[in-house]
Amino acid sequence: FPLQIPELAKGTVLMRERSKVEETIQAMQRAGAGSLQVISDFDMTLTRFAHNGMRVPTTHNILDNRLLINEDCTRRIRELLNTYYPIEIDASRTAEEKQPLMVEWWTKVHELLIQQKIRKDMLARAVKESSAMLREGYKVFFDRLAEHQVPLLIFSAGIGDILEEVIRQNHVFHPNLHIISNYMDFDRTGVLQAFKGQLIHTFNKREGALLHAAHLRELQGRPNVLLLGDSLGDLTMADGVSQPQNILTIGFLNDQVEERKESYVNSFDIVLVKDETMDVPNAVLSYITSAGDAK
Ligand SMILES: Nc1ccn([C@@H]2O[C@H](COP(=O)(O)O)[C@@H](O)[C@H]2O)c(=O)n1
Repeated sequence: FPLQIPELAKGTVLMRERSKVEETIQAMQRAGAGSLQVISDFDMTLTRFAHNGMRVPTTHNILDNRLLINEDCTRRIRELLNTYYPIEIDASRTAEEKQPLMVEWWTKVHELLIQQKIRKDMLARAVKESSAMLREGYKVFFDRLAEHQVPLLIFSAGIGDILEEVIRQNHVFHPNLHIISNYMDFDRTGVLQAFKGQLIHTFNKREGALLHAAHLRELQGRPNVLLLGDSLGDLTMADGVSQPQNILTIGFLNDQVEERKESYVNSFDIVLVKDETMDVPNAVLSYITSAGDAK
């Protein structure tokens, strides 16, 4: 039977193998919500890439607020962004080539942030004053997963404390949520002194998946995975899943579309081109979690 998901016919949707996508979704639907877990990147995947022609800030860029960092720090962080972001999305370099440069970028930015003596009690206000924005349809996405008790693992190379605050301020911080990210370490007076644990950047998520995600009890016994990302590095986020059965990957292609289209279509099952909505993930989830409903 052809799949009744009209959203897959949207002009923004590209698929290398439509029949394989359909078979995977049908298998996931038959297994039901109890077999499903969702693993998602955060910045520019659950958040929008742009709004009204302006870039939406990533969790790192939300810190660009005078409450937290001074003008000189802003300038230096922007210079680093202008140097390293084009490398991050460069279609002509491999992930292996990019790895050491990403470590360099994240390390330099985190050192600058630590020098600023950022105060924990200022973070919520900085998020409130920012133009952070989750994708259109985010509420349906978070609420449906919570309603069906499907665990949502957010795996982010951004800043965990900021990410949590964005989700909290949008009122979708449900108990099914698990987060792996770079968390700030504050001293006893609430001043940033370091970042906790091993650094997560865009191209080392596999290590994080094996180290952390693989041991999350709530994800055990759920062999079907819906994975959402905006970078080819995000495809390794499911590497910690033991004995996976069906993995459906959805990639948001936000930037450098023509240069990266081919590699995205070859790597993700579904590619969403400059689509600022959660329409397709929501439609797929609605189908999968509707076991027993009349089709
Ligand atoms: N100083 C930085 C470092 C990284 N970024 C962007 O954040 C994204 C990482 O977060 P994910 O939730 O997507 O894993 C990454 O794509 C970088 O472009 C930044 O803005 N500033």
